[in-house]
Amino acid sequence: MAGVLLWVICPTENASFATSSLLSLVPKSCSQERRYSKVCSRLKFSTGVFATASLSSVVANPPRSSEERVYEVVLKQAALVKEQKKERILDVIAGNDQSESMTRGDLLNEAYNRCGDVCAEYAKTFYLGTLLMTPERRRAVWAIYVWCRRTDELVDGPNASHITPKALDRWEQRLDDLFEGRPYDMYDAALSITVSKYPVDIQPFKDMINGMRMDLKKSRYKDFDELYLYCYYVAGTVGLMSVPVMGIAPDSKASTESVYSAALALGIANQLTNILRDVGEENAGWLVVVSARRGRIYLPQDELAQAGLSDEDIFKGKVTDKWRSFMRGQIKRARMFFDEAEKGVAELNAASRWPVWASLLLYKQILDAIEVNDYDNFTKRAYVGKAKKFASLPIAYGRALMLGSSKLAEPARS
Ligand SMILES: CC(C)=CCC/C(C)=C/CC/C(C)=C/CC/C(C)=C/[C@@H]1[C@@H](COP(=O)(O)OP(=O)(O)O)[C@]1(C)CC/C=C(\C)CC/C=C(\C)CCC=C(C)C
Ligand SMILES: [Mn+2]
Repeated sequence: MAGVLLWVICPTENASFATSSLLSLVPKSCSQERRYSKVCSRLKFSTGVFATASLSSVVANPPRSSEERVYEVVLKQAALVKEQKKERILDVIAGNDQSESMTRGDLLNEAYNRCGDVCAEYAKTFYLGTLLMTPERRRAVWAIYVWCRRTDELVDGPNASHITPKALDRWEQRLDDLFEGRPYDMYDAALSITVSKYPVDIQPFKDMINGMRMDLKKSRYKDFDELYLYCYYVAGTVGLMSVPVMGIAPDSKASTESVYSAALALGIANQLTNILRDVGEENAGWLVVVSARRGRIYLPQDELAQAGLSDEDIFKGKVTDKWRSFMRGQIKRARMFFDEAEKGVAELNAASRWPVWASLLLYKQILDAIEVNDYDNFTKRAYVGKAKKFASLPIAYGRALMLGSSKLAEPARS
């Protein structure tokens, strides 16, 4: 299967900057001042330093941070949902809705089934969760999953050392082509149909490729704002791609933008968790495995310095009190993004809630596992054991059932 995939080809002085970078995650419905105070408490937890910037300077002249720039993508995606909803209703009224007959082709079924196979092989639990969705939604999510997995594999797989910016440009050209209805292979064909049926914008896909470009040339992140952008590129984008397919519950009272913000937050939370779990792996120079990502430090340099830690300390991999205290702050911040995400899950279409809860709970427990390992993420891998994984599934199911207004089962539509 891997062969198939590989075939393709704040410290105090920065407080006002970091503060504004967090503003966009606080619901826009909050007043500026309420949003500001929520952000301040987030900053306090995340960096261990209380923001001393004056309220008036931040509110009067906010610099454009990564979070603000990313929020523009959220708004664009959300607007597309409203637009396409209208268009699709018009199509149905006019009797132009041919999508059902178009997806019935044997080749297309085969393409979708292959996406399902890849998904089942690489992400078993998630695959199980998708079985609860309607067949139409399920296969659309599989198609998105496969495209993401192939993209990630370019820079993270065994051939990663051969990947050049040019190869990523070619991958992006293929993306443009499939969005215009010219797929290159079967997996692309499945995604091509998917993006024609659901209000999925190309930007998050392009941004994931941008994340891979960033990964090729960048090995240090100056501050959380830079790291946030990277996390958006490689994981927040997944949330923005998935929600249009998973769907928002018809009786949800939440704004489309807030659901997309929650989805973005889940991607960021997952990626931050991934980073904290893999600190040792990314830097273990003594590992025999030749990793293209070796030597990269996906941690905010300013926060490391503030904790009295250097790159050298990370390469040495010794768990000290300074490291424990630094990790506590990082874990706290990741949990805040999970909390932000949880608010949005109840707004999703009933049948999509379970796989999202399941993945959220499983990923969040990795943070607990780091704590259980006494913050030794250099030599111990934080993982969630089978028993805990299984126990999470009914909990996720219960939450999907209880937290949400519409009922869990959705009538099958294809
Ligand atoms: C239900 C669900 C989880 C749906 C998402 C399905 C989907 C399209 C997944 C694609 C995942 C993927 C292959 C991303 C490529 C980049 C990547 C690998 C990111 C990391 C994932 C973890 O994978 P892994 O542990 O295998 O990492 P390694 O390659 O081994 O390093 C990430 C950490 C990010 C994954 C991000 C998400 C799953 C975002 C989920 C958000 C939603 C589904 C939105 C939910 C909606 C609301 C309202 C909360
Ligand atoms: Mn990866």
